[in-house]
Amino acid sequence: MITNQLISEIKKKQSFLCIGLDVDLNKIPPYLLDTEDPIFEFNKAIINATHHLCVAYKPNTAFYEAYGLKGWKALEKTITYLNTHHPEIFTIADAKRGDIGNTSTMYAKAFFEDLAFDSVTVAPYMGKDSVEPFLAFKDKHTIMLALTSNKGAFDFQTKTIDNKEVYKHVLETSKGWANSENLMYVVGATKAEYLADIRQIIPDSFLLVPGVGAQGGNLQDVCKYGMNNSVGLLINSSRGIIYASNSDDFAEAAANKALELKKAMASELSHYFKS
Ligand SMILES: O=C(O)c1cc(=O)[nH]c(=O)n1[C@@H]1O[C@H](COP(=O)(O)O)[C@@H](O)[C@H]1O
Repeated sequence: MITNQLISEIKKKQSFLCIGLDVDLNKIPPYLLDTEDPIFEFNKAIINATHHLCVAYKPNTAFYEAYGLKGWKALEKTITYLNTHHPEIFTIADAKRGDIGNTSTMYAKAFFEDLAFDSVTVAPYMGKDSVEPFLAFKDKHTIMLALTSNKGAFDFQTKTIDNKEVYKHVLETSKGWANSENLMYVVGATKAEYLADIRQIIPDSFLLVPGVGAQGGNLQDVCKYGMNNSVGLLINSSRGIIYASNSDDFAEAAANKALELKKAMASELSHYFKS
């Protein structure tokens, strides 16, 4: 998917919500455990109930890898279901990969070709030659960790080297990499106040912003400091939406939570994009 399609979908739906499909079998309604593929059944019900409210879905691969072959099959069925029934929706494989060049190429093939995701999350630690293989894929996006939502972000990412924080080096340096127009960046919603500085370095890039909901990030602050002329934000919530209920009404409860966030987003859009 090209970025302009994502932007027009955001404008059409008045939403820049990304729903995280982080499926934990201990948290889903117990009756689903009797079905042949509980993870896929759960995802399908959530997608059917929420697809009109969001513009992206982000399965975190950890929640599938943890269940071995069955988990990976459920991930494959989920992305195929999305690509078949909702091709307009942006898909993110949250896998946080990155390795020496030839290995990164194989990771990229796994997520872009075999599973046909629109994007994959990547860690920048191994540098240019570990990320460029992902960027080489046309009309695919590489979402690189910049400033993450967790406490550990302060261990390395905010440390100063040559008078500049490491996460700023990541942003600046990566702008010069081949096909850098295919880059998006992760910035945690819990670090909204850093977004003003971040926008100075990458004014035009899309940002994936996780951490609203269960981690306590604030939507209004993220918009205040992070929104650009093309919106430029995908705000993710996983647990706060998909585990709103673990009874028969789980999909409806998830849709209600997604609707709350979507309404708050529509209100931000009307504030920043007055017609
Ligand atoms: O790359 C991510 O998506 C990510 C980066 C980050 O800095 N913080 C973060 O929470 N995430 C992911 O975003 C999701 C957040 O989930 P909730 O806290 O349940 O909304 C999880 O899949 C995390 O792995």
